[in-house]
Amino acid sequence: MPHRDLPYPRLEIDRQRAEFADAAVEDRFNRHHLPERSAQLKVSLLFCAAFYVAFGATDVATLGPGPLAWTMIALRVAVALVAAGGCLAIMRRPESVRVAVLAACAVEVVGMAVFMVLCWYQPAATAWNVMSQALILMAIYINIPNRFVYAVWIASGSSIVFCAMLLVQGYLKMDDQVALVLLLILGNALGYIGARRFNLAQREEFRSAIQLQQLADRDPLTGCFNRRVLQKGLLDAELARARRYGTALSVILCDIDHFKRINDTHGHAAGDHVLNEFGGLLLAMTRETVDSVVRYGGEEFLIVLPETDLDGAQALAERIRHAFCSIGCAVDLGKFVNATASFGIAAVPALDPDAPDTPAVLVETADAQLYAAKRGGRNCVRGVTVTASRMRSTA
Ligand SMILES: Nc1nc2c(ncn2[C@@H]2O[C@H](COP(=O)(O)OP(=O)(O)OP(=O)(O)O)[C@@H](O)[C@H]2O)c(=O)[nH]1
Repeated sequence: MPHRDLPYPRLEIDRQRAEFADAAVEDRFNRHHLPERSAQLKVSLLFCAAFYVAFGATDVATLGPGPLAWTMIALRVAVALVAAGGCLAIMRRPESVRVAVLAACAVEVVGMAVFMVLCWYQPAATAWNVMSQALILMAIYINIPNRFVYAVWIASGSSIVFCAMLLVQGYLKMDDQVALVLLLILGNALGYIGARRFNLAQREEFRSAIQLQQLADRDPLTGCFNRRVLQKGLLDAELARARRYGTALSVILCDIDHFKRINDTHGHAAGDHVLNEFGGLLLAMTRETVDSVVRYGGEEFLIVLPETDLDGAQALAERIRHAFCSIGCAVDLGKFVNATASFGIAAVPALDPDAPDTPAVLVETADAQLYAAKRGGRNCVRGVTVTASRMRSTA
């Protein structure tokens, strides 16, 4: 029976892009790190902007006070304004990963474009500008948080433009040109290696944390959630959502019939196989990202069904009941056990002003219905709608 279980393949890391292969997981990773990254980005942008403007003093020193020097300083101020705008956008939309990435890219691209203009008009300062370009590469790769692929494109692209510009200007001797190219290749290679290692390490750490959390939340025998997720507030959150948006919510408590007899007759290992089959069936027959299946006790499972009313829950419980009693659970090579299960449902109808405010009422009601199903001969479904003011038995 296929288990809807730990989605390890989705946690694959694309080592070339230094990102999670699955866009949804990458998005989750980015959201997790967004507050810390945005704070770092704002400081980096303001720091870079301040230095960018401060270096305007060298324009005046190289070009002398005149219209060209003031134009250069105006361009530097424009870069600082883009950085300030980026910070403002991040402060206005702190929840947006896109805005943070856009702000980083905008400052890097505009900063590099202006840098090329500054270098073009100050060939006398070429040696200093080569050093500046190497330092700017480090800022792009390491200090300004951005998507790794964007950092690579902007850093390597600007290096190529910078080399081409100096070659076109023709102020450098051949050996200086070779040294320049080698220096920028080295700067890019070191930045690339450092940034890639950092991005991969961060994602590997995130992946380990998710896997540990999944292991802590799952029952190893069946792959279903364990009771920890209920203690962490799964049902409280679903009930609060149902009350807030006026949607229906149902829970099904189900229990394998005469399970002790299966254990006693075929052995504990066979009992484990039957449990495993039943858990797998519940996971396979419920909606992957919407419903939750919890191993509630030994052979008892709780299914939480958001946006599902009593009719929907009953139809699902009937389908599961029928499927389970129809399949033989393989307990050994060529040996099958036929088992059945009983189901108790508690449902909160949509738009119910009297919806209960504690999940305990839901579980207790489903338990009472399960008890009724057991007393009614087992292998059957019982259910009621639950409101604070009324309980309507439908079975
Ligand atoms: N193999 C196995 N058995 C378990 C596990 N957890 C609980 N059990 C057994 O499940 C049995 C449950 O028995 P009961 O509570 O009497 O219920 P039942 O025999 O299913 O009877 P009804 O529920 O009334 O139909 C006990 O014998 C437990 O030891 C488990 O993880 N593996």
